[in-house]
Amino acid sequence: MTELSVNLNKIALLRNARGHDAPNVVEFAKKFITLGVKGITIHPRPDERHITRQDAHDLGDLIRPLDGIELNIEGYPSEDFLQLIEAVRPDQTTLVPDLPGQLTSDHGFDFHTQGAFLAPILSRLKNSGTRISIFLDPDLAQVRLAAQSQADRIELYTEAYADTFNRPNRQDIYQQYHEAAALAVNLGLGVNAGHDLNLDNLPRFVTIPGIQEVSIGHALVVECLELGINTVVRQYLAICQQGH
Ligand SMILES: CC(=O)[C@@H](O)[C@H](O)COP(=O)(O)O
Ligand SMILES: NCC(=O)COP(=O)(O)O
Repeated sequence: MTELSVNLNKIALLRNARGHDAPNVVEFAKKFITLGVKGITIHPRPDERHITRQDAHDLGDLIRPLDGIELNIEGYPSEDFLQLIEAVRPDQTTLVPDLPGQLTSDHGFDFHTQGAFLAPILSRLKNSGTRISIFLDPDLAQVRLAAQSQADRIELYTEAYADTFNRPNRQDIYQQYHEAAALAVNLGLGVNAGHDLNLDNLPRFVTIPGIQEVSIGHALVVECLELGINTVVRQYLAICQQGH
C-alpha cells in the first residue's frame, strides 16, 4: 500500500486571495484526515504566496498529537526553512532545490554539484529527528549518491511521468521511474513521489514497486472542485491501496 499525503498549498492559495481565513487550512487538514488520509504535505515558499510559516506551526500543533498521521514539510533548505523545521518538528522534511521566486518545483537536487552543500544540512536535520527526503529526478547516478548521504528517502519528481502519460514514449519514462525506485530500495532508501500526479495517472504509477508515499495537491484540489472532496479522497485511497 502507498500512503497518500495531501498537499494543502492550493487551499492556502485560495485563502490568501481574500486576506481572510476562508478556506481554513487546519479545518481542511482535519477534513482530509477524517476521510482517511494519513499524511498532510505543505511547501511553504519564502514569499508565503500560499502556505505561511504560521500555517506550518498550526498544522504541526494539529498533527503532532495524532497517532499514525504524518506532516511532511517541503522546501529549499535556507536558514529560515531549517529553523522552521526545528520549531515545528514535522515527521518528514523534503528538501527541494527551488529558487525563491520559482512558480513551482521543476527539478530535483543534483548531488554532483550540491552534495557538499547538502551534507551539513542533512547532519543538522538528523539532530531534529525529522525523516529526511530529497527531491530527485529519476536518475540512477543521483539515487546512488543520495544513498551515500544521510537521507532516509528520496521523493521522485514525477513531472516527466505525468507529462508523458498520454504520449507514445510513456513506457520508457515509466521504466526510468521503475529502475530508479528499484535501485533506491536496493540501496536502503525509502521512496516517495510527487508532482502533477492525479486520478488518471496515479493508478499506473503505483504499480511501480516500493513507492511508499505520494504527495498530491494541485490536481487533487481541482478534482475536489469537480467531483467533491468525499468522492475524490475515496478514489485516491482506493488507488493507493493497490501500491506495493
Ligand atoms: C516539491 C513539489 O513537487 C511540490 O511541493 C510542488 O512544488 C508544489 O508546490 P506549488 O504548490 O507551489 O506548485
Ligand atoms: N511533492 C509534490 C506535492 O506535494 C504536490 O505536488 P502537486 O500535486 O501540487 O503537483
